[in-house]
Amino acid sequence: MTIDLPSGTRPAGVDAAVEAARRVIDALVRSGDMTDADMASVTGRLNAVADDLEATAPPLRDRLVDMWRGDGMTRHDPVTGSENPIAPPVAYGAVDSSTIEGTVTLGLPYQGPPSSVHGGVSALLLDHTLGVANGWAGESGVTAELTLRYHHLTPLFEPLTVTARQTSVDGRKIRTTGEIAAGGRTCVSAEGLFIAKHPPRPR
Ligand SMILES: CC(C)(COP(=O)(O)OP(=O)(O)OC[C@H]1O[C@@H](n2cnc3c(N)ncnc32)[C@H](O)[C@@H]1OP(=O)(O)O)[C@@H](O)C(=O)NCCC(=O)NCCS
Ligand SMILES: CCCCCCCCCCCC(=O)O
Repeated sequence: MTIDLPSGTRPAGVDAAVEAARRVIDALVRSGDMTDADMASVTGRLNAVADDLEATAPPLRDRLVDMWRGDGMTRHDPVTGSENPIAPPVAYGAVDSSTIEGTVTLGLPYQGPPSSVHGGVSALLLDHTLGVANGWAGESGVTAELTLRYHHLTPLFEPLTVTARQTSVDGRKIRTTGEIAAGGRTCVSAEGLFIAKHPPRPR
């Protein structure tokens, strides 16, 4: 089955609240303690929002079923998810029938080395993008091996291109490659082995 690529963020509902939460996370990391903001007040207001959401959230089981509705892409993953505030988020487009490309600019919450992307964050972006490329190409699975090479520091605050392509399918073994580039230069490259396995979605 070939999946549809995520169609983007909705301007209202949880997507809008998630966008606001991303702003809060970015602003907190940006501020540190070098701010005149009243952090006791900020803490109280954020906890009030969390209290409200926790008091009205659905049962976990219901939400899990909702998250996995349908057979294609979901809206909750930590890379593209418009319902997930820890997703940067990355937006993908098709390049050809086995290749996808996403763009994203990462800020301070994703920092590893000074002004550079954390290596684990790069791994997250590549693991997920290779997985989505498999879905796009029509044969998907779970990650069995992911080999990364970090060629150059990956910059924060600049547009990054995340590309992935399915290169072969041999029985249950699916091989996929990808890279993160900044300004046309490859910063991180990845090779993945995926095994065709499809854990049942909660229904
Ligand atoms: C990867 C996984 C599905 C393989 O388990 P499995 O379904 O029982 O598959 P098998 O052990 O029968 O392996 C199938 C084939 O893939 C190969 N394979 C499996 N894992 C491999 C790995 N890490 N490296 C290389 N080859 C691997 C096996 O050697 C076998 O090859 P063969 O058919 O030539 O003999 C399983 O270990 C797993 O679920 N791991 C967790 C995956 C995960 O959490 N990924 C991150 C989230 S997506
Ligand atoms: C048939 C649906 C295929 C959808 C592909 C989604 C890709 C998800 C990748 C997850 C990678 C991971 O969990 O490590």
